[in-house]
Amino acid sequence: METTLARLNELLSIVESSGKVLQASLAEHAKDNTASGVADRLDLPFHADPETANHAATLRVVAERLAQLVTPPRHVVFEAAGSFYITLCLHTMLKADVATLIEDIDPSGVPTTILAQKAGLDSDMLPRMLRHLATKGIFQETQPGVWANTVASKTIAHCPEFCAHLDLCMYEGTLVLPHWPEFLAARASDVQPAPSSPFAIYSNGEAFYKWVHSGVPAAAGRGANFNTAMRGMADTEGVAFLPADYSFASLDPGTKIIDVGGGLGSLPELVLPEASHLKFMVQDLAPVIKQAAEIGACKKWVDQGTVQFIEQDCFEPQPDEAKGGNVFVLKTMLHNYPDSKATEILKHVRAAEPSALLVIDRAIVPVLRTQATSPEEEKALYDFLRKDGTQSLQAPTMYDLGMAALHGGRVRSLSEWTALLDATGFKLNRVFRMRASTGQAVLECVPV
Ligand SMILES: C[S@@+](CC[C@H](N)C(=O)[O-])C[C@H]1O[C@@H](n2cnc3c(N)ncnc32)[C@H](O)[C@@H]1O
Repeated sequence: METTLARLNELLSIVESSGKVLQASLAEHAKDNTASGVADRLDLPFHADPETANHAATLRVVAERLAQLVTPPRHVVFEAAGSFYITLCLHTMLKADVATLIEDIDPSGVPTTILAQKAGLDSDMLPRMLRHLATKGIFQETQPGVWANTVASKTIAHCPEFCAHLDLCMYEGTLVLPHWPEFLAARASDVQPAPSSPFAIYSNGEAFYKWVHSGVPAAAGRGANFNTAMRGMADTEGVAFLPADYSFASLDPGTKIIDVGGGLGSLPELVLPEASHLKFMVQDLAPVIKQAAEIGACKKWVDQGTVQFIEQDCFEPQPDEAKGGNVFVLKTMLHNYPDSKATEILKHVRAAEPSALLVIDRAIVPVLRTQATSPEEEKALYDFLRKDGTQSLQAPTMYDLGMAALHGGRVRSLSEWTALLDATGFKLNRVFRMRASTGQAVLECVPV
């Protein structure tokens, strides 16, 4: 009882202190700078400045722990056991574009019968599924049988890029779900060679990026969805704050950035408005470069010669025009690979003699104890949290499993990053945490 009381007191005291910071920031209203423009556009009232963003992140973790403290422990576990129903309900609403229908028909609320008819969904199951999602703050029942969006569900209305990102998470994630038991059993035994991922079992060894562009019936449209998803990912992950969290503007005029596996050019799109003195070479696989040309990605800058898209396999040596004194970027690339493959990519980058390397990726902070066994220890846990702040690990750990599922990749901790960089001729200089992200940071590295 004493320990529970100590935990409750610590949690409530942080709710009060961090809550005051958030109240003050709302009352003050954000100043007019790049970050506050992004915060407004993304509907993130607590992320215009990094300190408030840190308090918001801490408060989220504390609120989750408070909810766990007051919930019967068996219910915590039982609700986790059924969490796949959330995926099922969300994917159903996404495919029927229910959030967009609500916005278009009547944002103040749409009766079940009309919504079911427009969505082509059963009028008995639709409200039952929406009600379950409402427990997560996604959709709301404004009066019995009348449905409106919430701030969260509005993000999937009229937003094909974010929807593509969610679809990637749910479609490909559940596609390989049946293969996890075989994958885990093979990894736990001495079967050689062990399958690299559940996806490799599903695809008979075809790598995910080859499969999405392969044209086999099951992959129809998945390559285009993936590339659109990568653009949506920028908003999902608050990546638009990147130029505010890392000063690209302070790089020397004329610096060329080589964006390895850069997709459809989301990085230059973010950075060039804030740092027009930079040049970009975006490298990716042939189908992606083709799609970039088809959709006119970064067209204004391509026409000016500021951005160049080139076909380049990251497992091949860099071309001459990328060599010597350029800044290489690997943005959410290396998480797709186990250490052996990531090492190959980094060695090719190192051989191109870059002036610097920016790894923009997730870095898991070590998992720390969340519950102690005496009031004194509880206080120590929360003193530490007050001093260092904290971030939710929900998204980074989910990503880690997603990377394992599709690629045999991983989300690395800072010490794992340091070891990988050391082994490939780089030194990790500084870490810039990215606010409102899913645990991402810019790891600034120099060649040694
Ligand atoms: C997770 S996405 C990241 C895209 C982009 N960097 C971003 O952050 O939006 C990984 C990218 O690597 C590309 N890719 C996969 N295999 C590759 C290879 N062998 N060589 C170059 N790019 C590759 C994919 O096509 C995809 O665009």
